[in-house]
Amino acid sequence: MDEFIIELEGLTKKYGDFVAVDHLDLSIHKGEIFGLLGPNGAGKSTTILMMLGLTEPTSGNVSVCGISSTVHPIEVKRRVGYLPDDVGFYDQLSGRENLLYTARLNRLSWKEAERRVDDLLARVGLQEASGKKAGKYSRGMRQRLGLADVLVKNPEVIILDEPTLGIDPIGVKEFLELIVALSREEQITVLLSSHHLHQVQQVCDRVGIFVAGKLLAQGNISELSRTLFSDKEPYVIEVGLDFSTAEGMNAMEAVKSHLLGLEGIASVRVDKGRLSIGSTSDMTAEVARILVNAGFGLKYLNTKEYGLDDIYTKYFEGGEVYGKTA
Ligand SMILES: Nc1ncnc2c1ncn2[C@@H]1O[C@H](COP(=O)(O)OP(=O)(O)OP(=O)(O)O)[C@@H](O)[C@H]1O
Repeated sequence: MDEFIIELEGLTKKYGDFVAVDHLDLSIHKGEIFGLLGPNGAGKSTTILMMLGLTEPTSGNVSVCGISSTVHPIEVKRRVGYLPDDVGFYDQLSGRENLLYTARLNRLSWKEAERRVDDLLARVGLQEASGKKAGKYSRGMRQRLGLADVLVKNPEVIILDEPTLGIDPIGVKEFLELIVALSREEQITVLLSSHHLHQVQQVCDRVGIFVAGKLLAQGNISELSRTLFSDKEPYVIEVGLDFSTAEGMNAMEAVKSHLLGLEGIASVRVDKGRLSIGSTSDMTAEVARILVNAGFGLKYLNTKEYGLDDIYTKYFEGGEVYGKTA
């Protein structure tokens, strides 16, 4: 995955004095699934519009498949499929007829169009529903039809804007599996803009976090969590114990002092039946041994790993917005 397929350099978009996208530098590899994350108004859609050549940057460069989106927007659109959060179809036409219409618009011959459309209907699992009117499709089916519609022109890049909004959990799972398969089997580069952190975490190779037009961080989840949490306590061990008796409380105080005396243990918090231990290295086995030797029965013991929601919270909800750019 060394080849870059999307490259943004100093990309900036202003609306009057308002800076919607502020000097964005970003490179996305071929075949990568990249997540665009950020609160409403962070500049994700404006960035997508500039990639697609649908709005001109105020300054900076954007190229997709080695082609400038600003200078050759039509060439870029030929190679990029864009799936908005709600695709418009002709509701009176069947799913298959809708796709055939798109295929013909993309100048495929009837024979080619029929072959491609039938392949795609099978690929997205809509073979059986292909004759049904699109207006009768469920939300999940419409999104799968939308994905097939985007794939008709055989794009190198697909951009998906909140593609799983309003789909039930099984539909979401199927949709995400489909995206991963497209990326892995056909080397299609996928850009996924979403607020669903767990979904993004499940499928994206890397993510970029947008805040107020700036890209504040980018990387894979473990890189981001290492960077963001290394100054604190990268490992948090949570243990469920029963120490409600006075004897148990005393034993807990002794264990707490013991733990705090160990190198690598940064904090020990005791809260009702829960012990939370922050450490700079993985001390799970050592902590378990000490507690068992002190006579405690363990109800559970988890070593917490920071996920995308922790990263997101750190950037936005906790109000700790870093001043530096990625
Ligand atoms: N045509 C426009 N004229 C003026 N301001 C605009 C225009 N389009 C977008 N903006 C502003 O630019 C900022 C970025 O908007 P953008 O739609 O790119 O954000 P977003 O991250 O995609 O948000 P969302 O998650 O809500 O889609 C917002 O403050 C928005 O109000």
